[in-house]
Amino acid sequence: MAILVTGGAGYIGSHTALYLQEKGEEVIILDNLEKGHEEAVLGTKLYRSDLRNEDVLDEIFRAHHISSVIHFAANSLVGESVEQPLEYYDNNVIGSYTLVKKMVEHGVKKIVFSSTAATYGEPKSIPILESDPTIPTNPYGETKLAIEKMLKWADEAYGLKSVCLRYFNAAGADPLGRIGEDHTPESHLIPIILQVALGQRENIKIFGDDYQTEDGSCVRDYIHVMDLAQAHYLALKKLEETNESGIYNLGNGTGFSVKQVIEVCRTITEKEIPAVITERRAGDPATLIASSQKAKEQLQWEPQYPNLEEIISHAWYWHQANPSGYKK
Ligand SMILES: NC(=O)c1ccc[n+]([C@@H]2O[C@H](COP(=O)([O-])OP(=O)(O)OC[C@H]3O[C@@H](n4cnc5c(N)ncnc54)[C@H](O)[C@@H]3O)[C@@H](O)[C@H]2O)c1
Ligand SMILES: O=c1ccn([C@@H]2O[C@H](COP(=O)(O)OP(=O)(O)O[C@H]3O[C@H](CO)[C@H](O)[C@H](O)[C@H]3O)[C@@H](O)[C@H]2O)c(=O)[nH]1
Repeated sequence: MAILVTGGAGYIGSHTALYLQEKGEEVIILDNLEKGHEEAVLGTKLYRSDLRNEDVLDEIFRAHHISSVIHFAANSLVGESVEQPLEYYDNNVIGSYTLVKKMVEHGVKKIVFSSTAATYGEPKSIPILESDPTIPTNPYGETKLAIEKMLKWADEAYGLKSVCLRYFNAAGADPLGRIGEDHTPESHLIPIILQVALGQRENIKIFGDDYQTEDGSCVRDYIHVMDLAQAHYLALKKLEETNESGIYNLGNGTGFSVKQVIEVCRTITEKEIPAVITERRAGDPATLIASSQKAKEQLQWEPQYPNLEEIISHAWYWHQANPSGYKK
């Protein structure tokens, strides 16, 4: 039996595929390589295709004994989603709809879905619980919430069981440096700071320092990509054992401001890393911190790398060895 990983050539998907293989699972990857990299796919079959291609999904479900699906493939940039909402509905909602339709047709009944803290919008209280209101402030979060709801109704109608994992800020890289984070253009905070440390950018722009936080910059909960990978594996095990759907936050429960993250990067890299304050970025909540108690209790999830210094060290190890990203 194999696990189909959509978006498995991307950042979190490739780390999860590697983790699953190390646990002895057979993995098949589907990725259109628009954002992903062939070089990030290690030791497994890659179908280079779009998720919305029904024929390819039919081919995969016929050719392999797929027991379950882990679904990462999506567009995932908050700002871009505000400018191009239809692209997000097309790729995220129609892509997921096509996948779920084909799973139902082929009798595949288990899915783990990449959801996001962006489903909550501006939080009412911190730390954020799964039962808190979900009022997204951008199309990206809206599309992810729409998919969560589609999965809930697909469970009721067809018995398709799902675990939706709402990640907070993914960061870090494989501790052995085999794969890492490579987005073009990069928009995430930690890799951008590390590009400054490598001399590829002049400075890091701090998007606003007038938020209601201790030092005025935004606070986020950074979670190691390998700890996310572990959670996907445990979510699949839980689905196999209990056959129950669920929604879980994944974060460390500790918030770091943008300024604090820059400071930790200066310590790890021993570089100056100039920073400048600029305008706020549209759609950024001041503080996002997860309560992950539910995942710890129900999935037996235990993050192995909760320390921000270690998360950044692993990212730095990858970026130093691959300053221009994956070697083509
Ligand atoms: N990075 C984060 O901090 C974060 C936080 C919360 C949730 N997420 C979610 O996790 C998932 C993975 O995020 P990531 O950071 O690894 O992104 P990524 O862009 O690195 O990976 C996504 C992969 O999906 C592929 N893809 C996209 N649309 C496709 C399609 N229609 N058909 C086939 N392949 C397609 C891309 O080529 C890419 O390889 C996304 O669903 C994202 O919304 C990410
Ligand atoms: O050059 C930069 C880049 C980012 N930031 C700030 O750093 C923080 C983190 O920003 P990222 O872009 O790294 O991450 P986001 O919090 O915007 O989003 C990430 O986490 C979200 C959930 O919390 C979504 O799921 C999304 O897909 C994922 O990229 C934000 O306050 C942002 O304003 C800067 O100050 N300067």
